[in-house]
Amino acid sequence: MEKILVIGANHGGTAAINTILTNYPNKKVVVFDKNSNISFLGCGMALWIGKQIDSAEGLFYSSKEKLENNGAKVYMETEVFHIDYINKLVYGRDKNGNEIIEDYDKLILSTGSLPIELNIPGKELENVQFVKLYQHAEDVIKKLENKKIKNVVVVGAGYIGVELAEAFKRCEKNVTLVDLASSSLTGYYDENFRDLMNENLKNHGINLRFSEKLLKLEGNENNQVTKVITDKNEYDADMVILAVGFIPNSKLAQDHLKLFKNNAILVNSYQQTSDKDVYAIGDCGTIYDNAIEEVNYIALATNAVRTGIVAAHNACGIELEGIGVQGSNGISIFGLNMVSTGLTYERALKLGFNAEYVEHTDLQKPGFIKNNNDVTLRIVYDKISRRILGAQIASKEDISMGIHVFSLAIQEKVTIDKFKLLDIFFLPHFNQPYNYFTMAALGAK
Ligand SMILES: Cc1cc2nc3c(=O)[nH]c(=O)nc-3n(C[C@H](O)[C@H](O)[C@H](O)COP(=O)(O)OP(=O)(O)OC[C@H]3O[C@@H](n4cnc5c(N)ncnc54)[C@H](O)[C@@H]3O)c2cc1C
Ligand SMILES: NC(=O)c1ccc[n+]([C@@H]2O[C@H](COP(=O)([O-])OP(=O)(O)OC[C@H]3O[C@@H](n4cnc5c(N)ncnc54)[C@H](O)[C@@H]3O)[C@@H](O)[C@H]2O)c1
Repeated sequence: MEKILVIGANHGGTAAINTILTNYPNKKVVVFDKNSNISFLGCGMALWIGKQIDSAEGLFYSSKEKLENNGAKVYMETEVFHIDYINKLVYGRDKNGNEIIEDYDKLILSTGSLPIELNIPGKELENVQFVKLYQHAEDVIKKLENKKIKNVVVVGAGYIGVELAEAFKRCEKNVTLVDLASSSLTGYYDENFRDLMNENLKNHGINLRFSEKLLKLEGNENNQVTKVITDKNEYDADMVILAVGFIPNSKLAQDHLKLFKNNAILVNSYQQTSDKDVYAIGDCGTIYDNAIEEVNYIALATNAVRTGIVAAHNACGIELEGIGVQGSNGISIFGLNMVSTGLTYERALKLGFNAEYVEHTDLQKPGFIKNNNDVTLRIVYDKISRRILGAQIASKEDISMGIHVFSLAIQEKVTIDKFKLLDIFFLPHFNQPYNYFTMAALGAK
């Protein structure tokens, strides 16, 4: 029986394992994970910390037991420390120090990512937290019970930082959000959209400190953090969250597999690495980005799931080519919903596209409908090829599904001119006859 070994059983790994177990009963599946849990939805972490949900119970959708009931052999709390790619052997060590060796016919690496560690004095102080794992969130929640924790400084105003800033505010903490960049969410939105989010955060009492470089953290005699020092200011801090991005966890691939510029494992559209019997999925690998028409690194659970499915079929001998991604993403903070896909205008210009954008703001539904809010849509396109490169939408309405049409448009290289006359239904309960999709696109010269 052919044996497929999976290292890492979070979102990518779980998708690959389930795909194999469901579709290929003739394959043996062996799994290693160094953690004690599987499939933790990090996206629920802020909801849990901010008490918008009561417990973490619903934040898992799989477990060792579920995978084993479906036929996998699962080693939990067992870290793989070496792979002999030549002899196809994987070496793990369990929590009791026992060495476990398993061979494989095909190997799927799903070792994910690690939070970036800033090399600054004070980073080892107590109450300086990373937020990636279930255990991290549990630790933060336990510490927040201590009423002495009043001032929380969040470093990094990307997706994790902004979501956690909201969560700490909901716990009635004084929250300062610091970023090296001049705004929150610089990786995802253009300036006027970022301004909407910054205004929203400010209006909810979050102290925004942008264009500041973190220099060091100071502590008291008990080694607990007390201050955050930047190149411009200093802030009282009883807890500091470091959320300045992820790096791929590709240590096991070094010295054997080809890596991308940020050390992600390079894969082709079948998730195959430079070793034909080894696949890499999710945050530890690269992904093809249809917006730039090049390989890229985009750490998202959605990509982990999709690449897991693709790798599983290919590892089992049924060819399935991935179709690439647009990096579609979304955030919802104090009722402000923002979604984006593909390139922002700023990034498109930086990459050398002949970029232009059209923008339209209008009520979601006709004026006679109550409970109705403005929606702002920006579509970014290339003036020469006319290809749609990206889109951003912001509103207090739930506009989340709207971004998917732009994701498909980028994937299928739809031009802005073709998009102008896209068939969009109208019903006053949902939208307007002069839809903002159409109105924005018609503005393209
Ligand atoms: C707070 C937070 C919120 C997020 N919100 C969203 C969101 O809303 N939407 C979204 O799309 N994405 C979100 N993400 C990103 C998303 O969680 C990641 O992209 C996703 O977890 C990647 O899945 P993965 O399986 O590739 O890697 P990981 O989740 O990093 O899992 C890797 C697994 O490999 C195991 N492992 C690593 N090394 C070894 C080893 N040597 N031996 C054995 N096991 C090993 C680890 O224990 C882990 O279980 C969020 C992330 C965080 C932290
Ligand atoms: N809603 C979602 O889809 C969601 C939610 C959370 C996380 N995620 C994903 O998880 C990954 C990690 O999220 P993240 O928030 O850590 O990364 P991110 O890339 O979203 O944000 C990192 C932020 O840190 C800032 N930064 C970098 N170095 C800094 C420094 N030295 N000092 C101060 N600020 C600095 C950057 O300017 C950026 O704003 C991302 O890929 C993200 O898309 C997605």
